[in-house]
Amino acid sequence: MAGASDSSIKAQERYRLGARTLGHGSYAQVFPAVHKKTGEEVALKRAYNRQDAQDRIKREIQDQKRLAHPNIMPILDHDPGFTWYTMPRAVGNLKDLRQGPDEEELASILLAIGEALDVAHQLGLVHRDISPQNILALSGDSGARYRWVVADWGMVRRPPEEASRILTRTGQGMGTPGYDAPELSVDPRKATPAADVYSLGRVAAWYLTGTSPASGVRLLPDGEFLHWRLFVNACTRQETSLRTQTMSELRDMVQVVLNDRDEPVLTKARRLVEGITLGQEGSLEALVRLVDAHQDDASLYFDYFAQIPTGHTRAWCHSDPERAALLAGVLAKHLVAGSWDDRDREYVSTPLAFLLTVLQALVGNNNLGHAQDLAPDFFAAELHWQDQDQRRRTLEWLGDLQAPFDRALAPVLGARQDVVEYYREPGWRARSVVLATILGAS
Ligand SMILES: Nc1ncnc2c1ncn2[C@@H]1O[C@H](COP(=O)(O)OP(=O)(O)OP(=O)(O)O)[C@@H](O)[C@H]1O
Repeated sequence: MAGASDSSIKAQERYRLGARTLGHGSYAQVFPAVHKKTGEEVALKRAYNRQDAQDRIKREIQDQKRLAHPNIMPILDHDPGFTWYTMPRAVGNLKDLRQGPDEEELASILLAIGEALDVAHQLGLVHRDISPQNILALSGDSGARYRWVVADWGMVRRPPEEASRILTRTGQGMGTPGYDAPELSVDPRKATPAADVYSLGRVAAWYLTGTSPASGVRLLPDGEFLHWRLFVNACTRQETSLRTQTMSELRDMVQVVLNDRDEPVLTKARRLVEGITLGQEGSLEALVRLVDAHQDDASLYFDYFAQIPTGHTRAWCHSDPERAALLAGVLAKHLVAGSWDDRDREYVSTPLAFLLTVLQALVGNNNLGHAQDLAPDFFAAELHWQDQDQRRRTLEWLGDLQAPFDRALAPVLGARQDVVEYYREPGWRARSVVLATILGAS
C-alpha cells in the first residue's frame, strides 16, 4: 500500500487484515483483522503515514490505555511505535444502530457513557468529540443487547502539565459539527468536562428527536419526550457557566428524569416550591432547571417561580447571578405580554416583589452588568401593572442607592420617557444625584 510505514508491516506480521476496511476517519483506517496465532477477531486501527495522523493515534493509544472502564473502548494490542492498535470489533455505532427513540435505551447509554467520561475527567482528560458515531456497540454480555463504549480518543484534551504541541490551536474548530461545545471554537485547549456534557446532551437531543443538531441552534425534545427537555436544556446551554458541569450531575439528572417522568410540570413545580420552603436540599436548583427549560410557560413563572421565598432568592442570586438575571427577565416579559387569566389582580405584587428582590440582590452583590440586563424588563413590568405599593417600594430603594450602583440603573431609567414619567415624583429625595436628577425634577 502506498505510504505504508514500517510499523504497518509489523501489524501484518501479527494480524491478517481484511481486504475491505470497516471505515476510515480523518487520520486512520480501521480494518477487520484476525490474530495469526490465536485466531482472535479484532478491529485494527492504523494511522495514515502523515505526522499529524501519527501524533494523533499515539495520543489515542496512550490515553485510551490509561482508561480502564467497561464503557471505554479497550486497547488490546499495539505496536511499540504507536502507529496502530487493535480493539474489539464493534457491532456498529449509535448513529446507525438507533432504531427509534427508546428512552430506556437512552437512559442506559447516558448513565454508562457518563460514568466512563467521569473516569476520564477525574484524570484531567476531556474527550472533546462525543457524537453518535463515536459511541460504539460491542456485543452485549449479561443479558444486555449491547455494551456501549466511548471510542476515538484522538481529540482528547490533557491536563495543562501534560499538554503537547499537537492538535489544538486557538480558533481551530474541533469535534463534530452540531455536537461540539461552542467554547471549543474559541479555545479548545481550555475545554472542561462541561464540553463533554454539552456533546452528550446533544446526543440525547438527537436520539429523542431524530434530528441532527445544527451548530448554535437549540434542539430540545417535546411532546412525548417533554420530560427530557429539562435535562437536555441543562446540558446544552451555550454559555459554559450556565451548563451542567460534571458527568456526576448529568447522571443524577438522568435518574431524576426516570423517577419523575410521569409528573406534570406544574405539579413538579408545586412540589419543589414546598421543598424549598421545607429546606429540602436540591429543590431550588431543580426548580431553577425546570423554569429554565420551560421559558414559554407563564403559569410556571407566575405561580411557582415567583413564590421562591426571599431569603432563598437572595442566596440564589448570589451564587448564580447570570441565570437569575436571565430567568427574572423572562418572568418580567411574561408580566407584560403573558395572559393573567383569572388570577386576582392583587397577586401581581408577588411576582413584582420577587423581581425587585432579584434586582436588589444583583445590585447589592455588585453584579451590575446582570442588574442592567434585567432592569429594562423590570421597569417595563412595573409600568405595565401600575401597582402603587410596588412603585413606592421601588422608589424607596432607588432613593437609597448610591454610586456606583446608581450608574447601572440610571441609563436604563433615562432611556424610556414613559418609565421616567411613571416614577417621577417632585421633591423626591435620593442619595444619588444622577437618579435625583432623572426622577426628582418637577
Ligand atoms: N472497533 C471497531 N469496530 C468496528 N468498526 C469500527 C471500530 N472502530 C471504528 N470503526 C469504524 O471505523 C470508522 C473510522 O473510525 P475512526 O475512529 O477512525 O474515525 P471517525 O470517528 O469516523 O472519524 P475521525 O477520525 O475523523 O474522528 C468509523 O466508521 C467506525 O464506525
